[in-house]
Amino acid sequence: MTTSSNGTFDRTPLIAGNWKMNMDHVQGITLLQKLAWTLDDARHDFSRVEVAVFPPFTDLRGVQTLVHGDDLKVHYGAQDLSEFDSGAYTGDISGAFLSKLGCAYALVGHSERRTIHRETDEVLNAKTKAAYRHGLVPVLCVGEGLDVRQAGQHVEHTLAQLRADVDGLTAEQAATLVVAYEPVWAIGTGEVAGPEDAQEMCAAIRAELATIFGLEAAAAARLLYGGSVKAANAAAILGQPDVDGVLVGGASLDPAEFASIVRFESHAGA
Ligand SMILES: O=C[C@H](O)COP(=O)(O)O
Repeated sequence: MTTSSNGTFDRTPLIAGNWKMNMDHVQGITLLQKLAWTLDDARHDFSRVEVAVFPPFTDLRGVQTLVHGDDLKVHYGAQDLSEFDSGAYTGDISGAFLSKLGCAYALVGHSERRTIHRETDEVLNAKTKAAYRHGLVPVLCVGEGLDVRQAGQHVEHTLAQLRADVDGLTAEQAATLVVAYEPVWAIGTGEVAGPEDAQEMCAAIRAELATIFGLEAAAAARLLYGGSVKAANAAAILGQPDVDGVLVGGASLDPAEFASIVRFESHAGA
Protein backbone atom coordinates (compact mmCIF):
# COMPACT_ATOMS: atom_id res chain seq x y z
CA MET A 1 0.00 0.00 0.00
CA THR A 2 1.36 3.42 -0.91
CA THR A 3 0.13 6.97 -0.54
CA SER A 4 -0.51 8.66 -3.86
CA SER A 5 0.29 12.29 -4.60
CA ASN A 6 -3.28 13.38 -3.83
CA GLY A 7 -3.09 11.86 -0.38
CA THR A 8 -5.43 8.94 -1.06
CA PHE A 9 -4.35 5.34 -0.60
CA ASP A 10 -3.41 3.10 -3.50
CA ARG A 11 -4.18 -0.38 -2.27
CA THR A 12 -2.47 -3.14 -4.26
CA PRO A 13 -5.19 -5.51 -5.50
CA LEU A 14 -4.92 -9.01 -4.06
CA ILE A 15 -6.11 -11.99 -6.08
CA ALA A 16 -6.25 -14.96 -3.71
CA GLY A 17 -6.95 -18.58 -4.59
CA ASN A 18 -8.37 -20.82 -1.88
CA TRP A 19 -7.83 -24.41 -3.01
CA LYS A 20 -9.91 -25.73 -0.07
CA MET A 21 -9.50 -29.53 0.37
CA ASN A 22 -8.41 -30.06 -3.24
CA MET A 23 -4.99 -30.86 -4.70
CA ASP A 24 -2.64 -33.25 -2.92
CA HIS A 25 1.00 -32.16 -2.61
CA VAL A 26 1.91 -33.48 -6.07
CA GLN A 27 -1.12 -31.96 -7.79
CA GLY A 28 -0.54 -28.72 -5.93
CA ILE A 29 2.96 -28.32 -7.34
CA THR A 30 1.70 -28.94 -10.86
CA LEU A 31 -1.08 -26.39 -10.42
CA LEU A 32 1.28 -23.74 -9.08
CA GLN A 33 3.82 -24.40 -11.85
CA LYS A 34 1.15 -24.01 -14.52
CA LEU A 35 -0.10 -20.80 -12.91
CA ALA A 36 3.44 -19.40 -12.72
CA TRP A 37 4.14 -20.28 -16.37
CA THR A 38 0.90 -18.71 -17.53
CA LEU A 39 1.54 -15.49 -15.62
CA ASP A 40 5.16 -15.46 -16.79
CA ASP A 41 4.06 -15.80 -20.42
CA ALA A 42 1.68 -12.89 -19.88
CA ARG A 43 4.54 -10.89 -18.28
CA HIS A 44 2.39 -10.29 -15.22
CA ASP A 45 3.55 -7.45 -12.96
CA PHE A 46 3.26 -8.85 -9.43
CA SER A 47 3.97 -5.48 -7.86
CA ARG A 48 0.83 -4.14 -9.57
CA VAL A 49 -1.53 -7.03 -8.76
CA GLU A 50 -0.54 -9.37 -5.92
CA VAL A 51 -1.23 -13.10 -6.24
CA ALA A 52 -1.61 -15.51 -3.31
CA VAL A 53 -2.63 -19.16 -3.07
CA PHE A 54 -4.02 -21.02 -0.06
CA PRO A 55 -3.20 -24.73 -0.47
CA PRO A 56 -3.99 -27.50 2.02
CA PHE A 57 -1.50 -27.76 4.91
CA THR A 58 0.16 -30.85 3.40
CA ASP A 59 1.07 -28.90 0.23
CA LEU A 60 2.77 -26.00 1.96
CA ARG A 61 6.28 -27.45 2.18
CA GLY A 62 6.27 -28.28 -1.53
CA VAL A 63 4.87 -24.86 -2.38
CA GLN A 64 7.59 -23.22 -0.30
CA THR A 65 10.30 -25.22 -2.10
CA LEU A 66 8.91 -24.32 -5.53
CA VAL A 67 8.41 -20.64 -4.74
CA HIS A 68 11.90 -20.26 -3.32
CA GLY A 69 13.61 -22.56 -5.84
CA ASP A 70 12.10 -20.83 -8.88
CA ASP A 71 11.98 -17.37 -7.27
CA LEU A 72 8.23 -17.10 -7.91
CA LYS A 73 6.53 -13.87 -6.90
CA VAL A 74 3.40 -15.70 -5.77
CA HIS A 75 2.62 -15.43 -2.05
CA TYR A 76 1.01 -18.27 -0.14
CA GLY A 77 -0.88 -18.85 3.05
CA ALA A 78 -2.75 -21.40 5.12
CA GLN A 79 -6.48 -22.04 5.15
CA ASP A 80 -6.65 -21.99 8.95
CA LEU A 81 -4.40 -21.76 12.02
CA SER A 82 -4.63 -22.60 15.68
CA GLU A 83 -5.52 -19.96 18.23
CA PHE A 84 -2.76 -21.52 20.38
CA ASP A 85 1.00 -21.36 19.87
CA SER A 86 2.04 -24.91 20.84
CA GLY A 87 1.11 -27.79 23.10
CA ALA A 88 -1.48 -30.54 23.45
CA TYR A 89 -3.84 -29.51 20.62
CA THR A 90 -3.96 -32.63 18.47
CA GLY A 91 -4.55 -31.91 14.80
CA ASP A 92 -4.05 -28.16 15.08
CA ILE A 93 -1.36 -26.16 13.29
CA SER A 94 0.45 -23.29 14.99
CA GLY A 95 0.95 -19.96 13.28
CA ALA A 96 4.62 -20.34 14.26
CA PHE A 97 4.90 -23.40 11.98
CA LEU A 98 3.20 -21.56 9.12
CA SER A 99 5.44 -18.58 9.52
CA LYS A 100 8.50 -20.82 9.41
CA LEU A 101 7.20 -22.29 6.13
CA GLY A 102 7.20 -18.80 4.61
CA CYS A 103 3.45 -18.24 4.72
CA ALA A 104 2.47 -14.60 4.38
CA TYR A 105 -1.21 -15.07 5.17
CA ALA A 106 -3.71 -17.27 6.99
CA LEU A 107 -7.43 -17.46 6.30
CA VAL A 108 -9.48 -16.94 9.45
CA GLY A 109 -13.17 -17.68 9.76
CA HIS A 110 -13.98 -18.99 6.30
CA SER A 111 -17.71 -19.79 6.32
CA GLU A 112 -16.87 -23.50 5.92
CA ARG A 113 -14.93 -23.30 9.21
CA ARG A 114 -17.73 -21.33 10.87
CA THR A 115 -20.41 -23.83 9.85
CA ILE A 116 -18.74 -27.26 9.57
CA HIS A 117 -16.33 -26.75 12.48
CA ARG A 118 -18.64 -24.44 14.44
CA GLU A 119 -15.94 -21.81 14.94
CA THR A 120 -17.31 -18.94 16.99
CA ASP A 121 -16.38 -15.28 16.75
CA GLU A 122 -14.59 -15.66 20.09
CA VAL A 123 -12.35 -18.37 18.65
CA LEU A 124 -11.88 -16.39 15.43
CA ASN A 125 -10.83 -13.33 17.39
CA ALA A 126 -8.19 -15.49 19.10
CA LYS A 127 -7.07 -16.88 15.73
CA THR A 128 -6.80 -13.37 14.26
CA LYS A 129 -4.55 -12.36 17.16
CA ALA A 130 -2.55 -15.59 16.81
CA ALA A 131 -1.88 -14.77 13.16
CA TYR A 132 -0.45 -11.37 14.06
CA ARG A 133 1.56 -12.87 16.90
CA HIS A 134 3.40 -15.00 14.35
CA GLY A 135 3.86 -12.39 11.62
CA LEU A 136 1.02 -13.64 9.42
CA VAL A 137 -1.58 -11.36 7.88
CA PRO A 138 -5.05 -12.69 8.61
CA VAL A 139 -7.52 -12.84 5.74
CA LEU A 140 -10.62 -12.56 7.88
CA CYS A 141 -13.72 -13.96 6.18
CA VAL A 142 -17.15 -12.58 7.03
CA GLY A 143 -20.56 -12.76 5.38
CA GLU A 144 -24.19 -13.70 5.70
CA GLY A 145 -26.29 -16.71 4.82
CA LEU A 146 -29.29 -16.62 2.50
CA ASP A 147 -31.86 -16.28 5.29
CA VAL A 148 -30.09 -13.22 6.68
CA ARG A 149 -29.82 -11.65 3.22
CA GLN A 150 -33.50 -12.26 2.53
CA ALA A 151 -34.37 -10.64 5.86
CA GLY A 152 -32.37 -7.56 4.83
CA GLN A 153 -30.03 -7.97 7.81
CA HIS A 154 -26.85 -8.69 5.83
CA VAL A 155 -24.93 -5.50 6.64
CA GLU A 156 -25.74 -5.62 10.35
CA HIS A 157 -24.91 -9.35 10.53
CA THR A 158 -21.58 -9.01 8.72
CA LEU A 159 -20.48 -5.98 10.72
CA ALA A 160 -21.28 -7.79 13.97
CA GLN A 161 -18.95 -10.63 12.88
CA LEU A 162 -16.28 -8.07 11.95
CA ARG A 163 -16.50 -6.20 15.26
CA ALA A 164 -16.19 -9.40 17.29
CA ASP A 165 -13.34 -10.82 15.21
CA VAL A 166 -11.14 -7.70 15.28
CA ASP A 167 -11.76 -6.83 18.92
CA GLY A 168 -8.54 -5.81 20.66
CA LEU A 169 -6.39 -5.35 17.55
CA THR A 170 -4.26 -2.23 17.26
CA ALA A 171 -4.76 0.36 14.53
CA GLU A 172 -1.34 -0.64 13.19
CA GLN A 173 -2.49 -4.25 12.84
CA ALA A 174 -5.81 -3.21 11.33
CA ALA A 175 -3.99 -1.24 8.63
CA THR A 176 -2.50 -4.49 7.29
CA LEU A 177 -5.67 -6.55 7.75
CA VAL A 178 -7.38 -8.23 4.81
CA VAL A 179 -11.14 -8.77 5.16
CA ALA A 180 -12.93 -11.01 2.68
CA TYR A 181 -16.67 -10.47 2.33
CA GLU A 182 -18.13 -13.80 1.26
CA PRO A 183 -21.92 -14.08 1.18
CA VAL A 184 -22.46 -17.75 2.00
CA TRP A 185 -25.24 -18.06 -0.58
CA ALA A 186 -22.74 -17.17 -3.33
CA ILE A 187 -20.03 -19.70 -2.40
CA GLY A 188 -19.68 -22.55 -4.87
CA THR A 189 -23.24 -22.01 -6.08
CA GLY A 190 -22.69 -20.07 -9.29
CA GLU A 191 -24.72 -17.28 -7.66
CA VAL A 192 -22.56 -14.20 -7.57
CA ALA A 193 -23.33 -11.02 -5.67
CA GLY A 194 -23.57 -8.10 -8.04
CA PRO A 195 -20.70 -5.61 -8.11
CA GLU A 196 -22.96 -3.13 -6.33
CA ASP A 197 -23.67 -5.69 -3.55
CA ALA A 198 -19.93 -6.24 -3.11
CA GLN A 199 -19.36 -2.49 -3.02
CA GLU A 200 -22.19 -1.87 -0.54
CA MET A 201 -20.72 -4.34 1.94
CA CYS A 202 -17.07 -3.39 1.43
CA ALA A 203 -17.94 0.30 1.96
CA ALA A 204 -19.80 -0.63 5.15
CA ILE A 205 -16.83 -2.71 6.36
CA ARG A 206 -14.40 0.13 5.66
CA ALA A 207 -16.64 2.60 7.49
CA GLU A 208 -16.80 0.24 10.48
CA LEU A 209 -13.02 -0.16 10.50
CA ALA A 210 -12.73 3.64 10.44
CA THR A 211 -15.02 3.90 13.47
CA ILE A 212 -12.98 1.34 15.39
CA PHE A 213 -9.41 2.05 14.25
CA GLY A 214 -9.46 5.45 12.57
CA LEU A 215 -9.56 6.66 8.98
CA GLU A 216 -5.95 5.92 8.16
CA ALA A 217 -6.08 2.26 9.16
CA ALA A 218 -9.42 1.81 7.39
CA ALA A 219 -8.08 3.37 4.21
CA ALA A 220 -5.10 1.03 4.23
CA ALA A 221 -6.90 -2.27 4.97
CA ARG A 222 -7.69 -4.38 1.91
CA LEU A 223 -11.19 -5.69 1.37
CA LEU A 224 -11.91 -8.65 -0.89
CA TYR A 225 -15.07 -10.15 -2.33
CA GLY A 226 -15.50 -13.93 -2.60
CA GLY A 227 -18.25 -16.14 -4.01
CA SER A 228 -18.39 -17.67 -7.50
CA VAL A 229 -15.76 -15.29 -8.90
CA LYS A 230 -14.67 -16.15 -12.45
CA ALA A 231 -12.73 -14.37 -15.18
CA ALA A 232 -16.04 -13.27 -16.71
CA ASN A 233 -17.24 -11.36 -13.62
CA ALA A 234 -13.96 -10.39 -11.89
CA ALA A 235 -13.30 -7.10 -13.66
CA ALA A 236 -16.71 -5.62 -12.80
CA ILE A 237 -16.37 -6.60 -9.14
CA LEU A 238 -12.78 -5.36 -8.94
CA GLY A 239 -13.83 -2.08 -10.57
CA GLN A 240 -15.69 -1.07 -7.40
CA PRO A 241 -13.89 1.58 -5.32
CA ASP A 242 -13.88 -0.32 -2.01
CA VAL A 243 -13.17 -3.79 -3.46
CA ASP A 244 -9.42 -4.40 -3.38
CA GLY A 245 -9.33 -8.01 -4.50
CA VAL A 246 -11.12 -11.33 -4.71
CA LEU A 247 -10.99 -14.62 -2.83
CA VAL A 248 -11.51 -17.33 -5.42
CA GLY A 249 -12.48 -20.93 -4.68
CA GLY A 250 -13.40 -23.25 -7.56
CA ALA A 251 -11.94 -21.10 -10.34
CA SER A 252 -8.53 -21.07 -8.62
CA LEU A 253 -8.13 -24.78 -9.41
CA ASP A 254 -7.95 -23.99 -13.13
CA PRO A 255 -4.64 -22.21 -13.76
CA ALA A 256 -5.77 -20.55 -17.01
CA GLU A 257 -9.00 -19.27 -15.46
CA PHE A 258 -7.25 -18.07 -12.31
CA ALA A 259 -4.51 -16.36 -14.34
CA SER A 260 -7.22 -14.63 -16.32
CA ILE A 261 -8.76 -13.32 -13.06
CA VAL A 262 -5.30 -12.09 -12.01
CA ARG A 263 -5.13 -10.24 -15.32
CA PHE A 264 -8.57 -8.64 -14.84
CA GLU A 265 -7.26 -5.25 -15.90
CA SER A 266 -6.64 -6.59 -19.42
CA HIS A 267 -10.33 -7.38 -19.88
CA ALA A 268 -11.90 -4.56 -17.88
CA GLY A 269 -14.75 -3.09 -19.90
CA ALA A 270 -14.74 -6.04 -22.32
O1 LIG B 1 -12.76 -19.06 -0.40
C1 LIG B 1 -13.39 -18.98 -1.44
C2 LIG B 1 -14.84 -18.88 -1.43
O2 LIG B 1 -15.41 -19.80 -0.56
C3 LIG B 1 -15.48 -18.83 -2.79
O3 LIG B 1 -15.56 -20.10 -3.38
P1 LIG B 1 -16.11 -20.21 -4.88
O4 LIG B 1 -15.30 -19.27 -5.71
O5 LIG B 1 -15.92 -21.65 -5.27
O6 LIG B 1 -17.56 -19.79 -4.84
